[in-house]
Amino acid sequence: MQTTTANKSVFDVKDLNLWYGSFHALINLNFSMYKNEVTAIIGPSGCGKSTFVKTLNLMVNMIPNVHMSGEINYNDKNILNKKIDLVELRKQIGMIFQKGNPFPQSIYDNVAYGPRIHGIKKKKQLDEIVEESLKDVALWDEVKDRLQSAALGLSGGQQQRLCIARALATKPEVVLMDEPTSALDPISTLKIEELITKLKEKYTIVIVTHNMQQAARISDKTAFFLNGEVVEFSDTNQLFSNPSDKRTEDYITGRFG
Ligand SMILES: Nc1ncnc2c1ncn2[C@@H]1O[C@H](COP(=O)(O)OP(=O)(O)OP(=O)(O)O)[C@@H](O)[C@H]1O
Repeated sequence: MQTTTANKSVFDVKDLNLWYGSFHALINLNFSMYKNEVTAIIGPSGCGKSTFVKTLNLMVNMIPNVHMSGEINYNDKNILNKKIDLVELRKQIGMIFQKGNPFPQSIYDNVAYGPRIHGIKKKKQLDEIVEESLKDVALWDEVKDRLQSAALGLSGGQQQRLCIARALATKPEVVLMDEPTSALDPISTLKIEELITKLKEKYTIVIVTHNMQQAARISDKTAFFLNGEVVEFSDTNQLFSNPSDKRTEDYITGRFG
């Protein structure tokens, strides 16, 4: 596993195992994710990609019969080992899903939702957060004159950018994205990819994608998952141009998956 980076690690995963009941879904994972980088998680269907990203903010804890061993060190603290404040953890680690899932409320209220939960009540402060978050996702100019309109009236691509703005509004350090563009058309996909490249200046991003061209375009590091294991983790250029494992080569050249 070859990587080069000057950045500090945000997550260090050590000997991570996860079982759904008796099914061993993640097997001895060991790799790190670095500050202000995009880490792509690739691999065929059912190999554990979604499960893995849901461990990073302990969303897997909501699933019955899950148990884990090993360590997930987030900023040097093992979140599997401590009495973790889940509300605070999820404030720091936002998550975006495959389909934009705005609440059936106004555009403004969607973005203000998280800050309000965390106790911000003053209108002026909320206004500023809403504007900044919408600017961060390049949606402000498109919606600034209709902030009180229903979020569900936006296009699919706009809804996904709104959901990213909603995640950014609580000022997270990390944004997890689980196939954020798989339900979008090529133009909306391109916009989200450009956005991700811009967002990494401020945030650390971990993205699950089925799209290998997308991983190659936007990520700094890539982890190739297969049957619950990480077969290869390295700099994205290295992994796609000169993979060290035959299984990685077979996958990226389309021989399976
Ligand atoms: N709640 C659950 N209970 C039991 N098994 C599960 C559960 N969620 C996922 N699994 C199993 O764990 C394995 C990994 O699933 P996961 O969804 O993480 O894969 P994935 O790589 O994200 O797949 P895809 O690309 O199809 O979304 C699969 O065999 C799946 O059936």
